[in-house]
Amino acid sequence: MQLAVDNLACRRAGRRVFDGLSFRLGPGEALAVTGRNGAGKSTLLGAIAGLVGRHAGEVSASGIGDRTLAESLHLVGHRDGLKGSLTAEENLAFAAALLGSQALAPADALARTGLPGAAQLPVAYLSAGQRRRVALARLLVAHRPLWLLDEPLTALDTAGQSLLAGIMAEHLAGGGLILAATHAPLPIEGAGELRLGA
Ligand SMILES: Nc1ncnc2c1ncn2[C@@H]1O[C@H](COP(=O)(O)OP(=O)(O)OP(=O)(O)O)[C@@H](O)[C@H]1O
Repeated sequence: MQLAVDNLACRRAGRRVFDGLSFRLGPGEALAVTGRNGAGKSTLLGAIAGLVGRHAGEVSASGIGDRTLAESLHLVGHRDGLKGSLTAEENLAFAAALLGSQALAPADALARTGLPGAAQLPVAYLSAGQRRRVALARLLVAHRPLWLLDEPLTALDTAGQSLLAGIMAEHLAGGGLILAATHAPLPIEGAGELRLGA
């Protein structure tokens, strides 16, 4: 898959967030989106995912066959988007059913993100870092080439950060793409940087 963003402009509540933004992302490439609080990092991810309106410009993808761009990406926002009354495993089964194209089984995805023991607990009882690991496990239950990650390292301990680094490296090695909004250095060798509001 190839992602192309051309002259993108976004407004929120009528106020300019950014404009004239252009970049390309191809198979095996990662880009860290950086910038001060409010620079528009989450807005950019939302605009690519089709959740935030675009004021001007184009976002397009090639190499995705019959799928739409929305069907070719995962967005893990900084709110985890999990249902607190369901267990981790149920949340992942729900996500897999919704997203289609199952990759890892929920239990295996949780084992991969280091959470096998907590799989049967309602997500509301999990710690912030454990919930983050469940949200990241969603990446593994359905294969999607483009990962949009908003502050993926937040709440993860050192071991969790290493696990995530390994998962992202595998995704890139398989030809995936990663666009990650982050205040912390991204643990991906060779990742580029897109600085907003510079
Ligand atoms: N739902 C919304 N309605 C109106 N304005 C919004 C909304 N969400 C964000 N904004 C505004 O858009 C601008 C960009 O916000 P955004 O969350 O994209 O920044 P960010 O770079 O991700 O910030 P942070 O580093 O704090 O996460 C901010 O000025 C913010 O107030």
